Amino acid sequence: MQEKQPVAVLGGGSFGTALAKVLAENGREVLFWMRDSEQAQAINLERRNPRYLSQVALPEGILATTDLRAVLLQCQLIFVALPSSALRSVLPPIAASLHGKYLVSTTKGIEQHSFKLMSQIIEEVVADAAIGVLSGPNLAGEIAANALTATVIASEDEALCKAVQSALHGRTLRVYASRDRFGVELGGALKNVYAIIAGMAAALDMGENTKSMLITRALAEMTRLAVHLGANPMTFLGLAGVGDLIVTCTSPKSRNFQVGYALGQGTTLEQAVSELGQVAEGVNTLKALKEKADELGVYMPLVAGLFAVIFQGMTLQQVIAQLMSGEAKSDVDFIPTQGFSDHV
Ligand SMILES: NC(=O)C1=CN([C@@H]2O[C@H](COP(=O)(O)OP(=O)(O)OC[C@H]3O[C@@H](n4cnc5c(N)ncnc54)[C@H](O)[C@@H]3O)[C@@H](O)[C@H]2O)C=CC1
Ligand SMILES: O=C(CO)COP(=O)(O)O
Repeated sequence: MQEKQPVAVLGGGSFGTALAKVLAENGREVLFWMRDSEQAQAINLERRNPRYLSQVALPEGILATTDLRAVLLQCQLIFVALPSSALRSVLPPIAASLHGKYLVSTTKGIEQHSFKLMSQIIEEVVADAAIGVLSGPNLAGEIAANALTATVIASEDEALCKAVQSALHGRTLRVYASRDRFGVELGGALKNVYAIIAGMAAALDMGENTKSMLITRALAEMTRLAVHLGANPMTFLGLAGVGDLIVTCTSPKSRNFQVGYALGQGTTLEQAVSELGQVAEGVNTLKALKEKADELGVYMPLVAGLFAVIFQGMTLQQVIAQLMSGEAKSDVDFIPTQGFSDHV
């Protein structure tokens, strides 16, 4: 792939804006596609996105546009930074222009009922593209502010991984490669649900022990499901697993955490989501996850508890009492330990 070719970013929200900025700072020309022409015009004129990360100055190398076909004609490397709810409507009409491209999903969601991850949807829409997933502890505002950050590009296609590393790797962003696309993507989608729970705990001022218990048991649940689905549990010990879980479960900058915080203060889900005005993928992921856990019979008490509070009318106090009175389990029971000793 030619380094001189422009790079495409699809989706004019927070993460698209952060990615476009990093790419342009690395000297790449960026074609930044969004559906809102006023927003595109404002970015080109004022060098700021008026709606997302509006305080962040955007470099000259970014051209915002609403002409998706023209963008795809010029770019080989395409980052998809759309919410999960948009992929099925945006991609199929342009599928013919995506053949043979490098398509990198940054979207952290799961489709309900099909339980498809976003890169699997992309694969279904465009069978002959190289597909990758970018995920990790990557709060958009911090990336845009050049906070030192690490991320993972996961793909079976080595050339794609190299192209993404070369485009994004820079002074403040380290890009690690992985072959485990499924595990990396699953980690990024699952952690959003636990960030909602962590936000609730913060609103109730539950303390540091509780925070740590939640994060660690969340990791246990995520990994238990991953093992059931055939993913490599070791991936969950990396940036896209525990790394992303930590940042979203501890930072009020996470939108999922914010939704949880509002719920913990007694706000309704509808109100919390509408006041946020941005994507909190964890809400839809929760539904998909509960359905899958029930179908597979995987023990996911935190998911079941949050689902009961949000969708089944149980109070937080009832769910907490239920969780705490459950039968005591072994600590690390979710990774097959054949060949290891308990007494090392
Ligand atoms: N913001 C963050 O810190 C990070 C976000 N992500 C993931 O990136 C994805 C996108 O998130 P954000 O950019 O933060 O969301 P956002 O809420 O900031 O922006 C979403 C953007 O998508 C646009 N959009 C929505 N539906 C559309 C459609 N049908 N067609 C075209 N554009 C549409 C909106 O107009 C908006 O510009 C999510 O899956 C999120 O989990 C991943 C890493 C970090
Ligand atoms: O995925 C993220 C950080 O890695 C962003 O999380 P939120 O979508 O909760 O803001």
